[in-house]
Amino acid sequence: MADRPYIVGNWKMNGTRAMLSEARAIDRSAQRLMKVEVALAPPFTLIHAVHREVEQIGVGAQDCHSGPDGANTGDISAAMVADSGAKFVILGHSERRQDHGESNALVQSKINAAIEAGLRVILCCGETEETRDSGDAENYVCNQLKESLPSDFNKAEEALTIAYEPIWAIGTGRTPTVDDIESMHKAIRSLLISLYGAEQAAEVRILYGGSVKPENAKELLSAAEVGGALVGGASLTAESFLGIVIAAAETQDP
Ligand SMILES: O=C[C@H](O)COP(=O)(O)O
Repeated sequence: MADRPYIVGNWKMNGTRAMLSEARAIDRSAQRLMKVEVALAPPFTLIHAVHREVEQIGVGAQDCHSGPDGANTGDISAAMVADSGAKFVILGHSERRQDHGESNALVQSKINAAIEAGLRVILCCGETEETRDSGDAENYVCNQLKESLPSDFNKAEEALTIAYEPIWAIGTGRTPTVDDIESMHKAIRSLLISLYGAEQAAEVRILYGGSVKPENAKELLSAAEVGGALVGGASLTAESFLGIVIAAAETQDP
């Protein structure tokens, strides 16, 4: 199904059971939009409830611990995430890297644990505004990926999605130009080809994330090498998230 656009809503630290109606509404409409693969990553506390509410869309988590179990107060293992009904986990999001000091090495160990637990992974990467302005963004992001990618790609091939999220575009209403997005996604694709070969690299979808909205989704999703979107703020209501899903479906029209 790697050919369908993949639209993933990351609810971040938003949502109580009152928001289950939004998940339901997204699921009911997504059933009519078979050209698009749709998923939601609610907070841990809602994963099981969303999983029970939906039939069509995927449900995932926003993080997991790198270890299997033990004395890690407040943490959730990959196996626990899978047990809650999640099928994927977002790892290496810039908000985890910045606010929780997550290094590339830690992100890699979490990815290894997630794959071992049978989860698909969305690995996030992206540069700060300072790095973008310095002209070193592609180099920076490729290095970040090289150090974060799973140790054994053969186990991860079908499980891996990458999300390019320039940090300065997250929640700001600003987006890179389509040319800049294409250039970054091509650089990421070239990196994957150089590491794993063309056939295996082709299995990995590269999503764009950062201020994706119904109004700009069609343009962003039409860019070369953009296989979908990781959506934050605009995924919090069914109305705006479905606007993005519909725009993604339109990019599939002949
Ligand atoms: O995971 C999602 C991203 O951080 C994008 O967030 P945003 O759509 O609110 O800019």
